[in-house]
Amino acid sequence: MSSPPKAQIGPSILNADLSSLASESQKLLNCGADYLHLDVMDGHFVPNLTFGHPMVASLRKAVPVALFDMHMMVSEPKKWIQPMADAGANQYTFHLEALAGDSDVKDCIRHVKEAGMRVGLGIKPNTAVERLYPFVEDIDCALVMTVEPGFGGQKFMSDMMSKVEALRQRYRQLDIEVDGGVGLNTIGQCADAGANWIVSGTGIINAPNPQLVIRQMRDAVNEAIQRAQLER
Ligand SMILES: O=C(CO)[C@H](O)[C@H](O)COP(=O)(O)O
Repeated sequence: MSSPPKAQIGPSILNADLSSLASESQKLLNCGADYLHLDVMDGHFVPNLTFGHPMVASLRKAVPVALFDMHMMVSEPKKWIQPMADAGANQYTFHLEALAGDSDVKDCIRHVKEAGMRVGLGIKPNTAVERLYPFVEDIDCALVMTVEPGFGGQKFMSDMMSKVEALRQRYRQLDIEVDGGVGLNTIGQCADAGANWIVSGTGIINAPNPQLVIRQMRDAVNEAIQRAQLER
């Protein structure tokens, strides 16, 4: 029998104190984070600018074992695959909208795999979920954005949950990631829809007790996975 997806909580460090990124990251891992979600923005694909592979390489030296999920909000995703792999990235999540056609997307997926990373493929809120379907068999994780990418602290878009539900109905074992506005007030919707990779930035970073938030989010997802198993 196939195993169900596992709950994974990945804090986004976008709104953390970036002057102390290594210690902030370690703190989140000590609080129970399953992975770190690192937002790379090029000021072109999205109207904001963050960091690139040199910073990831430095962070990797300070944080040797955590899973780094690179959320590549960049116009040229293929360009940064090898540099990010060399820097120590584990999952390379790029956006379908950044590439012109299906063959470019497939090519990018192939290169990420050849570089030894897990493949994540994301869609922005205005992109139909059906556009992911031709690639799902070849990827490890589908990212459904629940805000317009670019900034932390935005309002969760509940209407994106129908995309998560559609993906979960078709692909029982796929890792489905949600990102944007996810906190304790919205985790129930994400969990019920079938998301199991949960990105949360301000919901965790600004919480008085990040450890508790991470635990409650994981519990919500695991409970929803168990309910879904019983209903099958
Ligand atoms: O990709 C992102 C923005 O484009 C961030 O990961 C996301 O917004 C996380 O922050 P928050 O949980 O505060 O919305």
